[in-house]
Amino acid sequence: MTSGINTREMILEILLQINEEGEHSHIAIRNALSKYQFLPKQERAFITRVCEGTLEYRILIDYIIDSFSKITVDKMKPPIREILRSAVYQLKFMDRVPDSAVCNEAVKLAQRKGFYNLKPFVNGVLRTIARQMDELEYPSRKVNLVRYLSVRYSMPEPLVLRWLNDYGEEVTEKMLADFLEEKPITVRCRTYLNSVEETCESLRNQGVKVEPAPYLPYAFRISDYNHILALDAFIEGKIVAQDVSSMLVSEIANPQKGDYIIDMCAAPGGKSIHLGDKMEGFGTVDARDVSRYKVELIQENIHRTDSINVQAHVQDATVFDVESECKADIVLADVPCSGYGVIGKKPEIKYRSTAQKEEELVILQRNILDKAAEYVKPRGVLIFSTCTIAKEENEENMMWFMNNHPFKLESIDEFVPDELKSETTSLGYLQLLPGVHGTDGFFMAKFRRK
Ligand SMILES: C[S@@+](CC[C@H](N)C(=O)[O-])C[C@H]1O[C@@H](n2cnc3c(N)ncnc32)[C@H](O)[C@@H]1O
Repeated sequence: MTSGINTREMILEILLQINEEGEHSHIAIRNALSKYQFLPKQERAFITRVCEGTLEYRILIDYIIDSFSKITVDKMKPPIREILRSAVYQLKFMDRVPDSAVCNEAVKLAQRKGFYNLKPFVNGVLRTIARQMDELEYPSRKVNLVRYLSVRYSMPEPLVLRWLNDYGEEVTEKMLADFLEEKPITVRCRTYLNSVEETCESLRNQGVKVEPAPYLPYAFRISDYNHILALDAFIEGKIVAQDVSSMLVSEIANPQKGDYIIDMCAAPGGKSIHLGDKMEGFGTVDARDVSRYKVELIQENIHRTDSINVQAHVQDATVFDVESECKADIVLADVPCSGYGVIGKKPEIKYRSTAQKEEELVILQRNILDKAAEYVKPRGVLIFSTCTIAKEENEENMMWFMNNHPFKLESIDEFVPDELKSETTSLGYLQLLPGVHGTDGFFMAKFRRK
């Protein structure tokens, strides 16, 4: 059954929003799909897959197009560029759409968007690609490893080079491959209110496939559903969408009933709500973020989960809040970061990174850590975390913090599963790597105030 909505046109609009207007991919896709709630599951899945896939494989796709087109991708008009990219994604990765249909739809769409003159160009390039793609030569691994990995896994060369230096060839390739793997979403079952069995049963009753996620008994991977917002377990606040890496932050924080916790960068509130759950309704989690919009996201989640011990308000973490000085048992600084650890979920991140942005982030992170240090009670805890794998933002910030504040690292071995224990966890920090640990890329360190 089809809805009569032009799915190719929707895909084009979404890709233009992401690649030309700088919108986040998950937001652009969600906004477009929520406008057409009645779209059948299959069409929603098709739109999502083509948008995500076209973005994930952009460097590989552009390499293919540039090998067959006289006009290079960067010289094309944006709508033509995105029409070609999404068509090549379908030709290369989606067997279920016949090649001729992919070409015809692309040509029709170019015409509908006013590019009547470019119909033969779109048609010619796509039909040549469909015929000759399998014979195309890719960069050689032996001749140029960085270029090979960049094209093979669609990762900009500067990032590949950096990770080769930081993590070596084997780990880098595992991470690159993992970023491209389609994975089910991970949820945390809120065991404080419902048993894991009850929640999983509710999900299964609605046809959802539920599989255990690694490391934590209350973490599950869910798939085979149309919309998470329509799941009873979600509506009733029995589950929170959260990666296992993010759940481990609240584990290592180990809050006690009655603690006062400040979460300085809290939106959308995943960790705040988990910390509140771990205190079983006692104590207070002061969930802060920089804008009203972000705080509203936290509030929506507080409301849905009925988290009575979590409160949200606007507070810029770079501005010192004198009222909070030496007040908190635990401060969580889950700082804004380059996000390289979640490229698998937000592929646009890889195309937007620049050295300058990263330097600015390190300055912002240190600024936030300076304030965070002041809010911790004597002998209280500070947790520093990021969803990146950049050493400058992680280990280097951690060392800088220890050298500039009266804190020491504290072992997290008691709180992490055996498989994750290492020399670094006994010192007090953990770097999770995608494709290596089965989670997002994530960093966490636990400090105690002297
Ligand atoms: C990694 S996300 C936090 C994720 C959140 N802790 C969770 O678990 O759901 C980083 C957050 O930092 C916030 N942020 C950025 N600059 C900030 C600032 N100056 N003050 C407070 N929050 C800030 C962003 O709005 C974003 O929500």
